Amino acid sequence: MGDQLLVGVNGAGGRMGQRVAVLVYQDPDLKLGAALESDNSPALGKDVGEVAGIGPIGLNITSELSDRVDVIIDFSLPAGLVKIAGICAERQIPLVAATTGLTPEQRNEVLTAAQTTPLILAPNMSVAVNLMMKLVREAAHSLKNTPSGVDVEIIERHHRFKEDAPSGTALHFGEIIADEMGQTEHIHGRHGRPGPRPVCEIGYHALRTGDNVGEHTIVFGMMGETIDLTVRGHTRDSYVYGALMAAKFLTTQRAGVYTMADVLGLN
Ligand SMILES: NC(=O)C1=CN([C@@H]2O[C@H](COP(=O)(O)OP(=O)(O)OC[C@H]3O[C@@H](n4cnc5c(N)ncnc54)[C@H](OP(=O)(O)O)[C@@H]3O)[C@@H](O)[C@H]2O)C=CC1
Ligand SMILES: O=C(O)C1=N[C@H](C(=O)O)C[C@H](O)C1
Repeated sequence: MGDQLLVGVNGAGGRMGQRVAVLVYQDPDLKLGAALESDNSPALGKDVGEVAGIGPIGLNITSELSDRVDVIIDFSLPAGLVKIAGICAERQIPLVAATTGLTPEQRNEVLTAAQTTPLILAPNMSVAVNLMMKLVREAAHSLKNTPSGVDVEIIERHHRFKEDAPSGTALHFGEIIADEMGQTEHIHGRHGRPGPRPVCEIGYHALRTGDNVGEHTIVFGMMGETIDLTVRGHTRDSYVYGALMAAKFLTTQRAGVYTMADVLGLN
């Protein structure tokens, strides 16, 4: 199977990293070439297949990338993504960067890698979510001149373990909407007496409950009627399938920044 792409996964011991390991292992076009974790991870030295629940596959989790890989998929923490982006830039390894919750500085550091290698930095890899981004842009564009005004609120639900809020996806939906409609204020929850709602704001509401793998609802509220657009993940594999498509796509590209819309042909 010499023409299999060798995939490295960063954050291999995490919820997403484990599913990446399993679905790469099951994909005949792909082979796991490296499974990376932080310096102090309890998973270091363990077989990544064991950690991911499919039994040993002969590849141990390490903290340094010593083996050759054709592409890296990162679902880790911001510091982990910044580190691997530097390595990918230096070794010209294409990078699928899925970690959210980056500061603007961390985001810029990651984007620098695109000067020397192909890069996708996307808050959501799912096919359905990326199609919804296109639908939301169209809705925002069509509604922007509604005479009575349109109130946009973004509600997201995720599992109790999620560290960043609101989700990277919710923030990206807000950017798309503001780009079309021109809202200037981004409000995170409301309490006290904020007074009547101005149309220039987008409200974000982050719910954290149980094991929810991710739901986003965009509310376009008008006088007399409302549109709710919702997308729900059922399993984490929805993100992994998109990440694998992105990985295959990037290995055919030159250095630069690409989007999931490029991967999925949604432009
Ligand atoms: N773009 C997308 O489609 C999606 C993005 N995400 C994002 O992916 C990220 C990971 O999510 P999830 O898997 O649920 O989180 P987890 O916390 O389960 O996994 C993160 C993993 O990364 C490890 N890690 C921490 N630091 C480093 C480092 N320096 N180098 C390598 N690995 C490191 C963690 O190890 P330890 O526990 O030892 O710290 C952990 O195993 C989040 O930012 C999440 O928002 C999630 C789903 C979809
Ligand atoms: O942490 C998660 O789980 C998810 N994070 C991403 C985000 O912050 O948008 C994508 C997805 O919603 C799952």
